[in-house]
Amino acid sequence: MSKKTSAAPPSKSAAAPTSAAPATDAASKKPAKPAQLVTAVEMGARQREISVSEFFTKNRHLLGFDNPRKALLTCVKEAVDNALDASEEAGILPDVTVRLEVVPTNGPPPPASQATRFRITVTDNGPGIVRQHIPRIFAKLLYGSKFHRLRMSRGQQGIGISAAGMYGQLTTGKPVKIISRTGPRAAAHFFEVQIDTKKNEPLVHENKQIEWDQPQGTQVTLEVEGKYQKGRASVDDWLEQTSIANPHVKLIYHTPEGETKEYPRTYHELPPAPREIKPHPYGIEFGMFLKMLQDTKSQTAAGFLASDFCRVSSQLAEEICRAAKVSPAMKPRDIKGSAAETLYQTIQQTKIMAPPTNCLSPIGEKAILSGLYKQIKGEFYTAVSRPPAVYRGNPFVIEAGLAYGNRPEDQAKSQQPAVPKAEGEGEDEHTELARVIRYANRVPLLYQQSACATFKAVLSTTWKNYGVAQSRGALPAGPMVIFVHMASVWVPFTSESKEAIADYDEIQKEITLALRECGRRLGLFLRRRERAAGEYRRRNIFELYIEEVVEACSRLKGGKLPKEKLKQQLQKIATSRTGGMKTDEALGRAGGGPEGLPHSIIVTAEGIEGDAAVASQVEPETNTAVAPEDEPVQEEPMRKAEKRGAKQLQKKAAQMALFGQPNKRNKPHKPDKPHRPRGKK
Ligand SMILES: Nc1ncnc2c1ncn2[C@@H]1O[C@H](COP(=O)(O)OP(=O)(O)OP(=O)(O)O)[C@@H](O)[C@H]1O
Repeated sequence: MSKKTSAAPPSKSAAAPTSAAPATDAASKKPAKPAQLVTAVEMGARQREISVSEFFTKNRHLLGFDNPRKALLTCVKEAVDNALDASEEAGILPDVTVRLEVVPTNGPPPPASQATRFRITVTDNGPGIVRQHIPRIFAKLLYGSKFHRLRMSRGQQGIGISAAGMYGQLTTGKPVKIISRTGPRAAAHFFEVQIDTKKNEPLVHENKQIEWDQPQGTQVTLEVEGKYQKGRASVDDWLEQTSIANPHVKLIYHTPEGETKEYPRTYHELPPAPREIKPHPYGIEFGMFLKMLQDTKSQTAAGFLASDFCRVSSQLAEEICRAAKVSPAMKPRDIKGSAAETLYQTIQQTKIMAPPTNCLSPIGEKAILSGLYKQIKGEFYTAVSRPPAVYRGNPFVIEAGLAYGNRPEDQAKSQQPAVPKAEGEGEDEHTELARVIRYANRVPLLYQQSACATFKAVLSTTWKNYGVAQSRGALPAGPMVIFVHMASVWVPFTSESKEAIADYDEIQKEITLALRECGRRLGLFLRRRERAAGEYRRRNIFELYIEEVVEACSRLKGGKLPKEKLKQQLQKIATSRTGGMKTDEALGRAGGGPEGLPHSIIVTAEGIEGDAAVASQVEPETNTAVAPEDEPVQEEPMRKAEKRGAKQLQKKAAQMALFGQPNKRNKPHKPDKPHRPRGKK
């Protein structure tokens, strides 16, 4: 039996008495009142059921509503995630509009940065929602279509949008407004719903047919208390990161400051639709196994194993039953106690194939490159998609990307004469640390960075090996963005608010391997560029003196020397002595791709240089023009360098198509500007 205690923390003067003397009030020296004791009966009378809505009303921080800034982001995130999930599932390339508006509380609307109340409207072109389900989807916690299946999707639990609606109701008293239309021939329905938190059931305030200019889709409007502040972990940041990992999405964002930001679609294919799988026997805990034995529709133990799990054939199921000394024909419901335990243990000890991976839809290297290039300024980009792996029976794929450096236009700016700075000003420029952007099932994770397996893997990678400075236990230093994505049927989040990925060994290992590969490519790029820059400087010095040398030689020969020819020969020597074409290539002056750096792009002042593998996946039409390597080429013999130049241009054209940029270099060659042959050392 517990004693009722005061809510105030005990002060030093009220410390527990050390002697056996009765407790006294420290100030008045009077004996303290004995605490009220409660009997089991009284306690029993207080027992009652807690509805899930009541629980989360009190514990809204568990769902990401701990402060007004984060709450605003969580509401936007839940609505956008649903819009993307629904559109993709219906095979529709998503067009999503997010509108944030300041709602005046009394008087004229305050500036967005000082406002405390916002209206969030998210509109999609998805399949819409059947009328009967609308109230429960938006006003009943734990109601959704994704929880009971094993398939990769952004949402999992069936709690997100109703929790956002509940937060709005709690902070502003306003209902959630929904417009939904399932097709051009169907009517659009408008609903206003609130949640009855005691019962966790919807209360419908409005339900009518309306005219809606959109042929299909859903629009959700929430009014919530929030705080709009730009910068890291803001709504703006989240939407920007969403567009990096989802280049197939067209996103329009109307900020509360009246600005419109457009994130166009740069990738015109939907990600391959993930398949639903059955649970893998290794990923099932014993309690769950017992429940499955009771719930199965199979009539026999062997049938149950073969039909309720993936990767268990009928033959294997019979073998498992025999090894566990359970009759294959036994009714699953009759398998209880020690028999069930032995069966479970036998399954865990049996060698079973890893789960299938068609339930996953990784972003893919070309789409990561496209997303990074679209949103992040850099000179070098690379992406790695690891082969599928398994943790606790759940298949997953890790993908990593890296953008490094400043865009050439920014480099030009940085070469301008520096404005004198005050003491201490701009000192941190050299200590700029890499930025890590993390994703789970294509959703950016903005909070709890240091608790996340992705972040830990970035810290534990030795970036010094790749030519990037790094202090002990810190992020690598430099103008660098590191992208990590985990795609899985079940992402092991560290908390219900889905902000950090748990640190399983298998996951950690895969992230590390992906990061190392990105680092290795970056190291190659940096070393090659540094070497080439040195050579290029040397070449410039030689070239400075060529005119002088030619004039001097001509004078010595009494003006009889063919000056132009000598100039060309000296030029040739200067080029060959300073790395030849390799120098031009490394500095992006040759129109070629980043050789030896698969799935990478190098950006130069003249445009982007891409890798063949990336280009070939993006624009098959362009590639059909390139003869397969083993096919005999029916063309006039070309010089090696010219052939190479032509191939590089084709690669580049394809790469340009990916990013929708005009290819300045993709012009016919002028006859007076032949390709320089590769120089000899
Ligand atoms: N814009 C939409 N278009 C179509 N269906 C939607 C839309 N928004 C929500 N839904 C449906 O409503 C269900 C509940 O959504 P909710 O956000 O509450 O949970 P969830 O997305 O399943 O999981 P999580 O709680 O992890 O976000 C979804 O499973 C989906 O079927």
